[in-house]
Amino acid sequence: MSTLLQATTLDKSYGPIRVLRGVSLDIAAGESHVVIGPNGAGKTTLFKVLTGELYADRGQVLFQGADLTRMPAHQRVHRGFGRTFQVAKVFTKLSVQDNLRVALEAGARRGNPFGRVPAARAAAFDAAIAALLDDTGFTAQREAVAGTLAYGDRKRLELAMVLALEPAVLFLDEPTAGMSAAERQASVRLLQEVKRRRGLAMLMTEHDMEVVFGLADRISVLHHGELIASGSPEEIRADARVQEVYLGDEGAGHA
Ligand SMILES: Nc1ncnc2c1ncn2[C@@H]1O[C@H](COP(=O)(O)OP(=O)(O)OP(=O)(O)O)[C@@H](O)[C@H]1O
Repeated sequence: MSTLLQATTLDKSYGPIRVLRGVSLDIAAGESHVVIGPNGAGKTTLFKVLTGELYADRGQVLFQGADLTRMPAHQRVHRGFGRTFQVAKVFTKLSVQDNLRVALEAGARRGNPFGRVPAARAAAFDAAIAALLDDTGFTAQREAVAGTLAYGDRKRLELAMVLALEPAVLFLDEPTAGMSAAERQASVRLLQEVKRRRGLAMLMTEHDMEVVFGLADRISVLHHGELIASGSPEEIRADARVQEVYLGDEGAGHA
């Protein structure tokens, strides 16, 4: 598989605290890559450096061959980065389908809030909304007001809004945090289905091991800001160091 995103030797400190130490990681086209590690290992910081919310002190982020190391997050979105947040960002007073329309319009304006949506694109929105509703299981709830949705459904709507921007790579920061067990299972099924239908590459951080092993093609493990292992789920399960620092007894609380 071809490499979509490649990060090399990333360092990041907050004042005197070194949080990322020479982290190198890549995402292949169509791959789901999950970053795991104990609390405080640096996962969110790595995520932010990749999405452009923070810049690395050292190292490089290449995407489709272009150097984005110093490119701000909103410009990375125009390059094909899709991002969900731990607290779902949806318009609570609008219906599900109108949330999707807003996302499609924003994508069509390409970040210029005063820009006009080209007429040809606006005409295609109804079909795009129908496809997004179907892909994310919202067809029956298309008229529902977003603010009345259950927590897991809001997260699902947020995902649908990100998909409206047709990203090449999806960044998911703890996508199942705060969900019930049933919502988590539904979320795994949805992400598997989105991946199958849209062939999207994904990078996610996640604490729930059922979710991690249910979704990952590849897992990377951060410990004190260093990448200590990267490989298939089977390789990571069998890795003695990972067992010791995260998956073993000591890390059982994370599972
Ligand atoms: N803005 C900040 N200023 C100073 N220190 C920070 C800041 N953000 C994070 N840290 C520290 O950096 C370290 C790594 O934090 P980070 O949030 O990246 O870890 P994490 O692996 O995502 O943790 P968790 O699993 O708890 O979300 C922690 O020690 C944290 O306290």
